[in-house]
Amino acid sequence: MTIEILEEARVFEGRQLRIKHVSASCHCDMVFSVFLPPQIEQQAVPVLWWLSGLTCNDQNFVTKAGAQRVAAELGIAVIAPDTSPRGEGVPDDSEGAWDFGLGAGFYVNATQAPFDQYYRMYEYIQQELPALVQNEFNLDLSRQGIFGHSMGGHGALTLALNNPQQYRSVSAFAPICAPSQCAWGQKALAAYLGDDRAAWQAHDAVALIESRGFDKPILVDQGLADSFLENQLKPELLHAACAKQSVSLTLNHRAGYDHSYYFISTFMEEHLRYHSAFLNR
Ligand SMILES: N[C@@H](CCC(=O)N[C@@H](CSC=O)C(=O)NCC(=O)O)C(=O)O
Repeated sequence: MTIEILEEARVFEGRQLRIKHVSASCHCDMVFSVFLPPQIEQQAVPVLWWLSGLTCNDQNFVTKAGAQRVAAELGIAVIAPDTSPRGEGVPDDSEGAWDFGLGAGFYVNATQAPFDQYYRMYEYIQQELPALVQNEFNLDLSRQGIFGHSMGGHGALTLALNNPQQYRSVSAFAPICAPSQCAWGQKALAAYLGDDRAAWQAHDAVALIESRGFDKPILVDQGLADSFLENQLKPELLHAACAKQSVSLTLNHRAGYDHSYYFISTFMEEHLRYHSAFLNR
């Protein structure tokens, strides 16, 4: 595995890197960003994965979330992957819509043509990238956490629910809680996984909690002025599923906050400190 460092900047005594590599999972070049805290010069540091939302690439988080100062203090590496495969030959939404295709991989392994060749974001995040970064940097992969926003909140929840042995901690900002029950999710899961809804269940946080429960706590922040709240995100379904299965959910309703990175950056420090309690013990 070879990597190409596209950009590097010093920030809060750590390093912010942007890296390109050939992805075996997605069959194309992929770009991700990684913040390495200063502590990495002395010891292996834990990893916190950030999964971004629709229309994003790795840069939205890096430039808008304001995570580096606190991640540097806590000694946590934060990795922000892209949200889909990209490049020549990678199929997109047939009408160029922003809620599907490029920038909208939904963190699944597509089984349906023409997407199945490239759209393998689940395998990419869960297997390929951890192996790649472990090879390159002084990281302790026995201490991984995962968080994300919107489509990436859905990705963080479903990856954690499906791999409780891999991720010690999970949180989300305004996640799509039940993709089987909202338009964004129904469009994406049908096109990537097919019309048989049984195949969607493994990628629906509410369905997973209802069928299996979860033995770790979940932190969610949700803005009450979020224009996607009622039609797409549906945190009340997550709340009900967690209550039914006695899963510990902290669901913070934030009055006045919308769906943007202004909201995310406001509560980023709280989420980083939350993850640190699990990753630094
Ligand atoms: N382009 C759209 C808005 C798309 C949008 O709000 N994307 C969110 C994630 S939505 C769920 O996954 C986002 O994070 N955008 C990037 C950013 O930097 O804000 C429109 O025009 O309405």
